[in-house]
Amino acid sequence: MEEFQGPEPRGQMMSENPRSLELNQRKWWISVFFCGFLIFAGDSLVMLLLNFFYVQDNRSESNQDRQYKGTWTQALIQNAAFPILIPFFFKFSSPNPETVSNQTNNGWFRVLSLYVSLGVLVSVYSKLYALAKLYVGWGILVSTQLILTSLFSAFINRLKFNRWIIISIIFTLAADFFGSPAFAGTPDEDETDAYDIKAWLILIFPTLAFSLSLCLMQLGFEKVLVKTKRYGNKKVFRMVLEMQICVSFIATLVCTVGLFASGEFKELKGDSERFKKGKTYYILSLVGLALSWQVWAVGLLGLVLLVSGLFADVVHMCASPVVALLVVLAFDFMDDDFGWQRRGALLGAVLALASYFYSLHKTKKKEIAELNKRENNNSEA
Ligand SMILES: Nc1nc2[nH]cnc2c(=O)[nH]1
Repeated sequence: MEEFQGPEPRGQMMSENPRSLELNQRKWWISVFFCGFLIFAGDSLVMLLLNFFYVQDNRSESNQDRQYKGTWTQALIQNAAFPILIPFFFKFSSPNPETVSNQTNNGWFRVLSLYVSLGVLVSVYSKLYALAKLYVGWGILVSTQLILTSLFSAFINRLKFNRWIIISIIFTLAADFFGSPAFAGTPDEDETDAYDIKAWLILIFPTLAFSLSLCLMQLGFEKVLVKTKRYGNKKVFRMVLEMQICVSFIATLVCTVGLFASGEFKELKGDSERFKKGKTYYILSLVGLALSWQVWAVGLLGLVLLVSGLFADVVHMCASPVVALLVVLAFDFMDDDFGWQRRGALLGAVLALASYFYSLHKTKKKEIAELNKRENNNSEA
């Protein structure tokens, strides 16, 4: 299978001719659209299956005590299906062995530290995300996530903001605020006590950890995986699969320890028996969820590699109004419709994506123009 390449490092771009740069850019655009599609598909499947799961589990009718349970299981499910990616990892072409430098011990240590720290961070946000979604205030806080990702991108990744990216962020915030999908796991408003400090921490930490992990993943691709030259000095799709497999492996270990240490594993039998449609559907819905999370994660990491952590977050958040529409069509929740607010949110998401894509289009056009200018200068000299 063919490798795809991210934007060329500057030095490399200069050695290219305009025709091959155009061809590379075409491949790059196709990859960006493909990863965006994976995020939209993953987000939709996850939300539909989560709603199915919580409806079957009778959460909305349960007492406050059971309301917040089962979150280690959900965190584990978010990460555990990574082995399905292993065959794809081996199918993607390895770069030309001549271009792969010998790994120094130091290189291996840096890669290992990167994966372990990201794995721990991912397990933290998976666990807290599962918990935070069961609180009423999560929908409001999810917009904070994009602001944090923008800040981290500016400081950690030195991302340069232009007016199109800023417009895109504003539209995305609006789209997410007004277009978030209904979720069967959220308790009724009157059941929730006033928030104490613990509740706020549970709501704020997953947004922090998620935003930070996106920016660190981008840094990891650029400063560790490319710089250690394990795949030459190119960005290739294999890196996405390698990072996803290794990070999920660590996150799975942490979540499994959490599941057993917290004693939550003892509840699994009761959960499966309480499931309205029976044990088989309980298992199938968890398997479906686990696979959908991997689809989502590969799309997300793909966009981090190809563009940036910020762009990946924008696409992920722009999926919300579409997911809300699918939930309205698939479920019969009271008071859940696709009213004017959500239609506006859908329009906001389209404008947000259009604005970011326009910014990317301008960058790519500039690259070609620069190369043409250089070629003209060379031929005149
Ligand atoms: N914190 C956090 N965790 C996630 N896991 C999947 N999506 C999200 C998200 O938007 N935020």
